[in-house]
Amino acid sequence: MLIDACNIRKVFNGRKDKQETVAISDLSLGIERNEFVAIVGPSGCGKSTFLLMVAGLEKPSAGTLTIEGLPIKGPGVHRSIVFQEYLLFPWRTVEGNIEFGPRMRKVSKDDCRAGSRDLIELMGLKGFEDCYPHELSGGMRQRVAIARALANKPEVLLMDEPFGALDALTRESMQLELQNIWLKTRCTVLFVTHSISEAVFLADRVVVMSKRPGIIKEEILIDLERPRTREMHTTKEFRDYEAHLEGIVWEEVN
Ligand SMILES: Nc1ncnc2c1ncn2[C@@H]1O[C@H](COP(=O)(O)OP(=O)(O)OP(=O)(O)O)[C@@H](O)[C@H]1O
Repeated sequence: MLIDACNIRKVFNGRKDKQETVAISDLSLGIERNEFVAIVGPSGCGKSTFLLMVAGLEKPSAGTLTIEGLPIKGPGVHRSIVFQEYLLFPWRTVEGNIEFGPRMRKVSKDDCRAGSRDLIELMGLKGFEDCYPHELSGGMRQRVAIARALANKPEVLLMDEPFGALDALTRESMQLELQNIWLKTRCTVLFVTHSISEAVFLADRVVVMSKRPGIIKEEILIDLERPRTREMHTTKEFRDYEAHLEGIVWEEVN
């Protein structure tokens, strides 16, 4: 088991007169190395909170959370996170954004450049190396954000609704690109999404969280062959997975 969450509880303390919020009550989840796991669940059930804990940016109030058997005590270079908002440095070019992490880790200039050139190629950003984020479309910005995350050669890629702000067509092509990248790099991916179809399309396993305070309600293995294709969306197998998951999530919302 690469990541092991055992009986995690997370309570946020309210400001002065506000009550505390139990975001996650008792969550246990194991993630194997190289696995692609999607997390779905109703709004506010603690999905992002769990991802932030795995990133080391939030701490559990109770329970244990380990990576390779060691407690997660803070952020680590081998865990990269991509958010829905692209969070690029506006004053850096595409290349500058991608090279930021390796530069901070004192990787040589030549190696930084070689690494970013590969990622620019992989993410279809060729010709845009010298552009600033405001000169790019939303889809391209998110590609830069993913390239920047991959530049750190993460073992674990944490993605919080990364395609949520994109139009439907761009979103679909980004899903295909992400699958291609994952098939090439085989890093472990933990992917939060509101889209059940996206979860089924991308994941090896879909984890459904209950409404707040979150627990794991169900885990479904997605036994569809890879690489997955657009055409698969209309197959009976795919639709059955979607319908089953929609039923579970819907029970939680109502
Ligand atoms: N920093 C914080 N301080 C106080 N409460 C917080 C904080 N972060 C999250 N919460 C609360 O914890 C609960 C879970 O939030 P979280 O963002 O993890 O849910 P989510 O499942 O990712 O939601 P969504 O799908 O809408 O993005 C919510 O009730 C939220 O208001």
